Amino acid sequence: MTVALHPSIDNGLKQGSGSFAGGTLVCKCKDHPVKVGIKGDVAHNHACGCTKCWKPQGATFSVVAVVPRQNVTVLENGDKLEIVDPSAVIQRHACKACGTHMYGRIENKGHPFYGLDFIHPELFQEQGSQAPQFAAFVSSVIESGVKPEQMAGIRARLKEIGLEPYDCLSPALMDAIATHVAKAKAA
Ligand SMILES: N[C@@H](CCC(=O)N[C@@H](CSCO)C(=O)NCC(=O)O)C(=O)O
Ligand SMILES: [Zn+2]
Ligand SMILES: [Zn+2]
Repeated sequence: MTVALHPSIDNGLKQGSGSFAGGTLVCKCKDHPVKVGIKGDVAHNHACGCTKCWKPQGATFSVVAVVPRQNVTVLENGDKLEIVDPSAVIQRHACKACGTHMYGRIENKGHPFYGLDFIHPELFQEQGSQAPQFAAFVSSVIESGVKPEQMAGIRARLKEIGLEPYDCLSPALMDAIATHVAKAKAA
């Protein structure tokens, strides 16, 4: 049996259109769903194995991407949003009724990713946003209950669908973080 990673990638990656103009993220509530508007396409879309990113029921990984914070607007039922953990670096604004994370915001102006919000592209009503590019924090799934002996199968399945597994972020993002830190030290 193949390992279940996340429903939006278990049957293979769906490539983005390359010209996604943005859309609306909708939570799982049947009544009065929270709607969040996103301008433009997402970037650095990835499967994330960390314990903090929101996953749909039964999924081992989340699928999460970034957008500029000025491209994110709460459109409807924002009164249902609450911050899951105000002490976290990424403050995830979730629907109080269904638990879906609608956007994660970094408020620390010194953070390398300040200015970017984290969103889950599977919540778009529209098709065509960027496909996942890699898998991050893969070893962290053990913290959510995956057995260490399952990891070889999980990494093999990620590679099979085209997602290179990393135990932190991708080299490009780790380089961006290190560059930010080096510049901050030099300043
Ligand atoms: N082993 C930990 C790792 C959690 C972690 O550091 N997650 C990253 C990536 S989340 C999106 O890629 C992070 O930046 N977290 C900051 C935050 O969540 O506030 C675990 O699994 O919990
Ligand atoms: Zn909801
Ligand atoms: Zn994560």
